[in-house]
Amino acid sequence: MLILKHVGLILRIRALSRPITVMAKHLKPRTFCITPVRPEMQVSSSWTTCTISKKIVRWEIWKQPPPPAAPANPPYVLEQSSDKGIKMVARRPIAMGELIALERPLVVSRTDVAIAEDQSTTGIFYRAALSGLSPAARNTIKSLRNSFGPEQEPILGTLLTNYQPVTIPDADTEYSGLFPTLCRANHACSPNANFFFNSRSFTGQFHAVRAIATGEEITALYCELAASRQERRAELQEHYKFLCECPTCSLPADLVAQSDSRRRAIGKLIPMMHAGAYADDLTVARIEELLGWATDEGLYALYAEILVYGFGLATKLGASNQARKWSQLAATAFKVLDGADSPRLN
Ligand SMILES: C[S@@+](CC[C@H](N)C(=O)[O-])C[C@H]1O[C@@H](n2cnc3c(N)ncnc32)[C@H](O)[C@@H]1O
Repeated sequence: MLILKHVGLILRIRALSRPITVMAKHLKPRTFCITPVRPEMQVSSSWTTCTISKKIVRWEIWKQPPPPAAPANPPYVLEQSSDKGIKMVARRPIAMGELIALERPLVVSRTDVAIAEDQSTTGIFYRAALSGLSPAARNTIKSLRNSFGPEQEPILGTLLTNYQPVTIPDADTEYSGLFPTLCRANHACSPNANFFFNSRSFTGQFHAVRAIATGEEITALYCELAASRQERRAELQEHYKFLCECPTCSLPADLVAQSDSRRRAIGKLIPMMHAGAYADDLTVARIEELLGWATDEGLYALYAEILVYGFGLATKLGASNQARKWSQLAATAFKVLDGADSPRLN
């Protein structure tokens, strides 16, 4: 769901005549080149449209066998909540690292095509693109939550509310998909499940990042978590139209202040982590401290990223025992987050 933080940028993209690729569950891709409906849009040539369509159709995935079946007796149920619409709830204890749910997307498209401004007004693009799906699939999409109300065209509102990332290795652009069960999980700022898109089986998956008790709500993340409560709430309000009242956001003021300062400290590290850069005064002890805070805050995905970064730092500093320890912990964390098939284990 993180993709949607880019909405502000993407909404400015004009892409009416680009394709949306829609595929049925059995993995037969269908692409649609939509004719522009406004004369000024004809500059977006059908050449671009068809090139992108053909690219998606040529994905190797279409040649691969079907994915492993979803757990026959899923460890969750979908229930109506009093305040957040439908929620996903554990119907038995779920162990850390356990696969909770797995499914193929009903719809896949380029992320920017799906939320392009020009397509939002009439809905012609979306209706045409989805017309290749079975009536059952179309009804499923219609039944999903749309948090945007009349301000958005309904199909677009549904995509914006529910889209999750479809991560294709070495892809030249971002893709998103509609996972009709996984998208029922609500957000929490210390989530107990991780969404992972497995490009080998072409499935979205939830794995438990800690033990989950019977009756506990299963939650995922929709926004940047290494940020203060105010920043997280602002992002969620803008992109998902709700005020987060999750257990972390509902802590007493002094504990929120403590949580905010830990998350901000972790957030400051993120640009360095992404750049693979190390400040001269960064120490192994500081990394240990941040790992402790990530654990206390229930930020398991960030904990794993810090381990990898710490491994790099320890290697650079010649602290080989520390490097080995962090690399082993990172491997364990990636298995928990993504399952044994994690590409990050290589
Ligand atoms: C992807 S849907 C999640 C499933 C949704 N509850 C449903 O009924 O299908 C996202 C929407 O669920 C609601 N939601 C998710 N997490 C929430 C939370 N922590 N607090 C309140 N509403 C939440 C918001 O309306 C949000 O736009």
